[in-house]
Amino acid sequence: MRLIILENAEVVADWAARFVMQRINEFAPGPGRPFVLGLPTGGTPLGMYRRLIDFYREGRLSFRHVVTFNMDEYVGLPRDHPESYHFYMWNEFFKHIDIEPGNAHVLDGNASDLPAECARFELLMREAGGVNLFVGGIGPDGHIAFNEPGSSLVSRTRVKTLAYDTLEANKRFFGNDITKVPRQALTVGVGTVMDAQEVMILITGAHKSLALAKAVEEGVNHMWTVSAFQQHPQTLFVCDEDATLELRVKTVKYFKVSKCELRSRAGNAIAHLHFVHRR
Ligand SMILES: N[C@@H]1[C@@H](O)[C@H](O)[C@@H](COP(=O)(O)O)O[C@@H]1O
Repeated sequence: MRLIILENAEVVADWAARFVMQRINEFAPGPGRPFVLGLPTGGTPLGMYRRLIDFYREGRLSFRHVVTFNMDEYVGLPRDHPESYHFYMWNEFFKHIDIEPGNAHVLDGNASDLPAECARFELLMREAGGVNLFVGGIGPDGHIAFNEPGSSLVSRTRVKTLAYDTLEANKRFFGNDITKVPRQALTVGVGTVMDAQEVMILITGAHKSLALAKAVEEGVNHMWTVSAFQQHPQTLFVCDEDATLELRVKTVKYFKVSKCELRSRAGNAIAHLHFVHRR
């Protein structure tokens, strides 16, 4: 496990986007050999998407042979509802890049048979060859995707009832009216994300600091589902200073990038990663 501590959310967004670009470009995807990318929604990854769009426009990155799978989607929200994750992904990202529409997979929360839709999604991931890099976000209660506290750490894609904390956290997107937040969602399981070759989890803001501490400093615990990724061989937690507020000083010191290394980050983020951060 590696923990990358950066100054603020903007730097996290830029760093995460560079990381995704580097992984795709290193892989050199082509016909019949796609790069498979798992993607999150929420406020946290928005900056990363904007930077990825910049890189595409600058001709440094193409999504032509990238296949994506989104983590989750609300149940029963029309696809064109501004808060559906379909709408979010198309509006904030997909329509701005050269991805083939058929390669951008988002769970259908309006499917007539929701368990069948979840099984289809898992099958598509397997048929695509598995996920190379899953990018994730977390809720303040430490959930990854919609794997609420108490979820099985070997779970697969399925229907989940949302926890009260999640309804509270997400009501801001629904006019601050908790009754408007859908009560259920489709979500990849913890086990689904664990199957990815590499996982990058973005955590910003003081309101996520307890979750980060639980994820990094305490044991694997199904009440903080993101903690499961301690046991993934290639997990990267990328956070800002605010999210470290609940960490012990010695944890922060152990993982922190020095100012000088941070300055050279723009040069070659990933090369530095290998010797600056401890696994
Ligand atoms: N299901 C989503 C998660 O996938 C996301 O990571 C989380 C954090 O959102 P934000 O980045 O807005 O804090 O929100 C929801 O709960």
